[in-house]
Parts: sequence; C-alpha cells; structure tokens
Amino acid sequence: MTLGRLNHVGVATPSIERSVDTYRSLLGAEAIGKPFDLPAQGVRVCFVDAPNTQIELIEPFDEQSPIAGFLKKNPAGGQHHVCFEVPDIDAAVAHLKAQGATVLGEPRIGAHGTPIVFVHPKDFGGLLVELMEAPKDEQAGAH
Ligand SMILES: CC[C@@H](C(=O)O)C(=O)SCCNC(=O)CCNC(=O)[C@H](O)C(C)(C)COP(=O)(O)OP(=O)(O)OC[C@H]1O[C@@H](n2cnc3c(N)ncnc32)[C@H](O)[C@@H]1OP(=O)(O)O
Ligand SMILES: [Co+2]
Repeated sequence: MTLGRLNHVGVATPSIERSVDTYRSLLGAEAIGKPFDLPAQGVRVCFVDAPNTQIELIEPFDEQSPIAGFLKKNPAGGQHHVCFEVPDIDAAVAHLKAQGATVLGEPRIGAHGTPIVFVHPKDFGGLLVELMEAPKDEQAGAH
C-alpha cells in the first residue's frame, strides 16, 4: 500500500449551482467544470480546480443517494470526504482488509474514470476516506 497525492476534497451540497456561485464570488475560482450526473454513485458532480487539488461538489442524484443521510444531518452541506490516489486499488483494498479496516463495498468506477473505494469514517477518527486508482498515464509520467 502506497499513499499517493490528495486528489480531491468531496463537499456535499444541497445545490451545486449555489455552491459554484459561492466558490466564484468568495474565492475567485475560475476553473470550474460542468456539472454531470453519476447515477451509479448516486450523485451529481462538479469539479472546482485549485492549483494543487480539486474540490468535488456533490449533490444527491436521488433519494437513495449515499449522501442523502449526510445532508439530512447537515442541511447546508459540508466537507464530506477526502480522496487519496493509490497506484493499485486491489492491493490497497487487500492491505486495508488485512489491517481490519472497514472497506465499503467493492471498487467501482468513479468520476475520474478509474476505480474508487471508500473506507468507513470510524477507521479514520471520523473522516470518510476515498481511495482512487491513479490514472496509468499519470503513474507512468511520475517515474
Ligand atoms: C463523485 C463520485 C465519487 C468520486 O469519484 O469521487 C464520489 O466521491 S461519490 C461520494 C458519495 N459516495 C459515498 O460516500 C459512498 C460511501 N459512503 C457510504 O457508504 C455512506 O455514506 C457511509 C459513510 C457508510 C455513511 O452512511 P450513512 O447511511 O450516511 O450514515 P450512517 O448513519 O450509517 O453513519 C454512520 C456513522 O458515520 C458518520 N458519517 C456518515 N457520513 C459521514 C461522512 N461523510 N464523514 C464523516 N462521518 C460520516 C455518521 O455521522 C455516523 O456516525 P455516528 O453517529 O457517530 O455513528
Ligand atoms: Co469523491
């Protein structure tokens, strides 16, 4: 298991449009992607680029969304997860399970088109951690 770059910070919001306005007006964010649906993950997504990472704005796609409960508890939204890159998601999952961590489900394709998996917040002092397999071209470029 090798810890890689911080890929993004996930921020849950009841309205991507309102959050985008806030990032633009209060923080001067300019590089903001177009929102898109990810029904398989139960979210609508929009990336705000910062020089060294991304903010991933996520809004529930439907009532079954994994962020529905979070927004019920935090109606204004808030920081939801952090995502670190790993070179090999299957190796990371095997390592985490061997250490007794609670891996939430099987790896699935995430918003960047590579496999992702989540680790329960109880294993990280209340922080929901997402691991994302780094794109192979980035890994090749890193050597
Ligand atoms: C855009 C696609 C993708 C990407 O490519 O980047 C994504 O990021 S998708 C993001 C959304 N998807 C997920 O979050 C999937 C994984 N999450 C889950 O499986 C669940 O959300 C959860 C973490 C198991 C929580 O389930 P939930 O039913 O909402 O809550 P519980 O009531 O069971 O909560 C148990 C416990 O955990 C606390 N909690 C819940 N969410 C968070 C959070 N985001 N950060 C920190 N803590 C969280 C909750 O408060 C409970 O605590 P206690 O009350 O102390 O038990
Ligand atoms: Co994410």
